[in-house]
Amino acid sequence: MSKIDDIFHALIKLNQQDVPEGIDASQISRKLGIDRSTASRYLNELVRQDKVVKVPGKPVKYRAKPSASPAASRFMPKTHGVGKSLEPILEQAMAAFLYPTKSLPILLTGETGTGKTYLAETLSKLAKKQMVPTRDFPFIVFNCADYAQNAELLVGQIFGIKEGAFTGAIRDQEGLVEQADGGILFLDEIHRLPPSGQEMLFYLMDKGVYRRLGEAIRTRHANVTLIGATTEDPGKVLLPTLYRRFSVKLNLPPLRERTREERKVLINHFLAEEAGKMGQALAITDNCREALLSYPCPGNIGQLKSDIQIACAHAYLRYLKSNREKVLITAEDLPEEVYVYATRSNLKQIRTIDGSGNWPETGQDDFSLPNIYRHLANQSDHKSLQDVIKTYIRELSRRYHQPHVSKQGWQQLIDKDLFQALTRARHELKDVFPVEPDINQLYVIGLHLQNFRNHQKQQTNKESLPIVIHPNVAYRRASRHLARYLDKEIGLKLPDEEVELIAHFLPDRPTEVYTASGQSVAIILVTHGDAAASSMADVTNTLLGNKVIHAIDMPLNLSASSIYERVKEKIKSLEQVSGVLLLVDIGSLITMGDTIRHDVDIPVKTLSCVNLPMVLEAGRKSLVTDLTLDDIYDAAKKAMTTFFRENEAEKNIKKKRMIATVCFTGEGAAQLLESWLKDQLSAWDQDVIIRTVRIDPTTKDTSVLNDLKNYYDMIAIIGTVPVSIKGIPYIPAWELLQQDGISRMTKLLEVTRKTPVFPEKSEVAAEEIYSLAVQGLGEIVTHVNPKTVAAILDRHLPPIRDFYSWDTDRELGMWMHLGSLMDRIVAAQLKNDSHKLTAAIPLDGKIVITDQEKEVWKPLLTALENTFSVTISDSVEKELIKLSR
Ligand SMILES: Nc1ncnc2c1ncn2[C@@H]1O[C@H](COP(=O)(O)OP(=O)(O)OP(=O)(O)O)[C@@H](O)[C@H]1O
Repeated sequence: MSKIDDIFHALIKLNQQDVPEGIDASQISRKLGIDRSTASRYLNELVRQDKVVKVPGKPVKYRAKPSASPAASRFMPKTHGVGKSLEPILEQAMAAFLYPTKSLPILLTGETGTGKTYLAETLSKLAKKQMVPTRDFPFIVFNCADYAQNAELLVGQIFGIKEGAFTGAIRDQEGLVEQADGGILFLDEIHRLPPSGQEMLFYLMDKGVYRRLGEAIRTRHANVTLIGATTEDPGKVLLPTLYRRFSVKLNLPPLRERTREERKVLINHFLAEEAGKMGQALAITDNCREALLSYPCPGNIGQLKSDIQIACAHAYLRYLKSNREKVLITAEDLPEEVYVYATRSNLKQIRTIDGSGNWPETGQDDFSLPNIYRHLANQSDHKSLQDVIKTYIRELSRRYHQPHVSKQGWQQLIDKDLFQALTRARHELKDVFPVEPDINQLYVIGLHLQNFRNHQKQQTNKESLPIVIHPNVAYRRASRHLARYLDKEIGLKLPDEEVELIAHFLPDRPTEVYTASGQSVAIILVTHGDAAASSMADVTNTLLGNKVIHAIDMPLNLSASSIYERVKEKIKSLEQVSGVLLLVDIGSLITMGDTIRHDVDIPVKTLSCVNLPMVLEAGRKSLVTDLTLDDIYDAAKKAMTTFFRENEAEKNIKKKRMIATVCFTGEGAAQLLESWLKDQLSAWDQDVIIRTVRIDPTTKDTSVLNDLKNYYDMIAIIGTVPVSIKGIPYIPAWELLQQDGISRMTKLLEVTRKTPVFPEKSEVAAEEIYSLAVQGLGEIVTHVNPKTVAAILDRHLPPIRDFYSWDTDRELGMWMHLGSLMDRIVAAQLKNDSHKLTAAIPLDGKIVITDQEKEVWKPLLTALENTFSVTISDSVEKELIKLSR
């Protein structure tokens, strides 16, 4: 072996044993007994050969490139759907898998639909086949976005849940890490993991250990190769520690950056795949092929694939109704975004796809728009003519109703002058139409007139349209008015047969084409938890004064199939519904709607990430009888996005409070402090999260703390390693455990409280207040007898409650506040420190107390002062009054 090979192999070995961050030249020289400058020269030569990467820093370090590992290329597939440009990526990823002793974690980045999941799947298949054909090699896929609404449930899904870890966790649950042991765990949208989950993942990658959610002591082991994927910039959305731990980072290019040749390979691949499914020869016109090659396709390969699937499905349906020998994809089959590109092209060829995805030419005609002219020319009797027209109109309307076609989309299809003239005609000709037309119907007419214009431009030998007379003279008259108007406004001259045809576009009832009249849309809410859906439905139904929302609760232990059955039965039990809108909390339930639709034979649409504004809007809109399922779906979706936008501004206020405890290990002092602090938190501060953080003794790296600061409202850092984070007080552990430290902490907690947090959210009955307060105060006070305080409050608080019109929740809150206040006053008095006890909340001086208020409070304050022999200062009194309003 040559010296350079020796160095290369030594580097690979050292990289594995040591940290994958890299090895410097001196370490290599010591290992091989050569001088440092020789080692450095060879290392640089390896960098030049692209086998080794340089890690900048002092000293410069070197790392063997995973793809340089000779083992990797052996396993590469020869031909593959991924296309040439993906082969190097696949090769690097395989090399990471085959990294000696332990596979390296991989991070895949790229826009949506670029094939991240596909690459991970391909890798797992290759790995399974080539590396470990004999043993079980699990491949577990999970999309973190599905549970992004519920951080606890999300982390719980991945690491498992211990019974009682949170409300609803009624039994131990195995996590995906456990299932993926010995194989691959693919986490899509990994950036949706909260910082706590990211930290847990880091430990798993680093040490191979983890805990189920809620487990304090037990440590579990798993050997999992992690593949993470994200559409975001990972440096910005992942904790730096986790981000750095991914030794291999691969970016998948968007479709627009791929070559035309690569795109062609993909199109062929998908067409051949569909042809295989149909078991039929599949043909495509050249203008469609061109459109597929050139339309923007922002959803990348995923969208390209589904657009091709849609086109094939349409073409197949037509094939079933016709006597053709093969399925032919024409422009009318394409989804709208692609369709626009097909109609721009003048190509006329049709190619047939064979099983290998080739496109030999066949040379037939093109039908880029539904060819009403040819179809009508071929019909002889009146009945067939009517049928063709009906089908044609239905076909144009169907296109309009594709959910992704917006007004802008139609504007692109219809010439601007025509579009605008039709929009105006709706008002200006209002009185001449038998029924005032819906704007959508006019767009459909516009589409036909566009077809007419194109037909005139394109055809040299024009087919003439037979005259098909509408039976109702009022419709024919209206059509003539419209034709005259279009001639006057934009100079569009329509022959008589066109004018007669347009009369057929004016339906008897304006909504006939679009809605199934007389029926209503049902809204069904399906969310996790024992009562989350019911309570949201109750609120909405009460507010709307109507039972418009049906709720289905999903306890966490319910299987997917039972949920499915419940939803299906619910829909079946509803009478007179024309459509169902399913509102669900997690994205993975979306597909349920698609399956149910087939079973119940009613249109079903699904919206995920449900929130109350969305439910309210859906309920409100469903009361308006002539709105369609699509209308209600759009309105509810809009309500959700508006809600999120508004919330964005409030985000800072809503961040949860957090205290970080730090020490060198993250496990010693920091953990002790964590449990001590947890015990100290009063009922008012149960929302505060306490987190232990390890601070590296040498680097004193505070990046984890800085990251946590972005997610939480960090109110203090406490610990044994002094760290300084701008704007956040550091309290040394020794100080905290003194009385001064405790008061400092108490103060910090008080001033950072945003809204009083009540220990119990559910509404309290008036007769329960006394016992709840005695019990609650018993937990937190040490210097006063809770029963004594409660007796005084029971006697003197009701007039104050009535004066401010508190509800029972608010009243209980004040009982608790007054109880703990008395406790602190007595404690301060005992220490002769009472002068220090002033108001905890900022009093702006402008607060004006009326005589009436003073009078209302007087009996209570006097009774408290007399019973406990203390003085309640003016500022505390002011604070109480301010809090009461
Ligand atoms: N190179 C490819 N060859 C064949 N099919 C592919 C290829 N890349 C992606 N696909 C297909 O395209 C679709 C979308 O790909 P995939 O789900 O992997 O994208 P993604 O990047 O994970 O998207 P997202 O970020 O939205 O999860 C899938 O159906 C996949 O099978």
